[in-house]
Amino acid sequence: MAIEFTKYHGLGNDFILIDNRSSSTPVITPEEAIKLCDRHFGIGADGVIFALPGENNTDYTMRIFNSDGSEPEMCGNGIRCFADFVADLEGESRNKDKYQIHTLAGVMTPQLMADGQVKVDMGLPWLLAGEIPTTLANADEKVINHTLEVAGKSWDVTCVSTGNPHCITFVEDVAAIPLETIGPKFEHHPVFPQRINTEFVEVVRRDYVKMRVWERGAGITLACGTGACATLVAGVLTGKCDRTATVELPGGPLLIEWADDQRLYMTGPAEKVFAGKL
Ligand SMILES: N[C@@H](CCC[C@H](N)C(=O)O)C(=O)O
Repeated sequence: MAIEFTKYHGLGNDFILIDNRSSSTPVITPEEAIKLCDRHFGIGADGVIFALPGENNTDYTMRIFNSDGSEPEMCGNGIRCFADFVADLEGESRNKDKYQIHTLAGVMTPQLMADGQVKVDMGLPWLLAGEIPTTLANADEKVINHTLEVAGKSWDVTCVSTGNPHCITFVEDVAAIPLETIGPKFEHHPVFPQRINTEFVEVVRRDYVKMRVWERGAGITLACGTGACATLVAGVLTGKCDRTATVELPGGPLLIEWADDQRLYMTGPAEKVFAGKL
């Protein structure tokens, strides 16, 4: 059977998008996703994203497999690409620019903006240790500036879930962090029962930070939307950032706002690269 796909990226965080609207089960298995994401023997991507029929009165359901075949709850850069992808699929019958998307982390609302960017209402962050999840604190406590021993060093970490789990560490010089070696040690640390995405962040100004990420299930990526949102929340909780800031990633900038109603808003690009048939 031939399967059509479209390759997208959001600031270099790249995905294979599949039109899965005729079934509620992904047409690709996690094992196949690993092969497709391979940068030497496959198409190459950080993940495979499926556009499925909407559940609970939403427009669509988004599911994603990481490049290691695991299934995360949410993907920030992915949902911007998803919005552009479904708008394209709808073609001339499209009658809206804002979609209600069901994800494993709840309903997210991306909006296609006139300037080509996509703004996403990412909902509320989860701050309690039991929700993230991590055993770094009691289940009903927040994890702000906790000490975590990794690779023989003490790191000052703040943990936040933006649908998926993140551990944020503020550092003097983000370029000096040996992501390749330290990232996997955070990801598989026993205090994170569902593994973790890890962000290293340098605060340049209260409204401008630089961030590099090691993603759960994907390793080093050029950008992470949920991670950028978690970074801003951690910056506010630790008193380092304003509630609106630009998070500069290796792939480019994202504008993040943690609004007074406590909802997170992320604005950034979604770029179609090419389409093909498997
Ligand atoms: N790159 C994504 C996050 C993808 C999921 C992540 N690897 C996880 O397992 O939680 C983003 O832009 O948010």
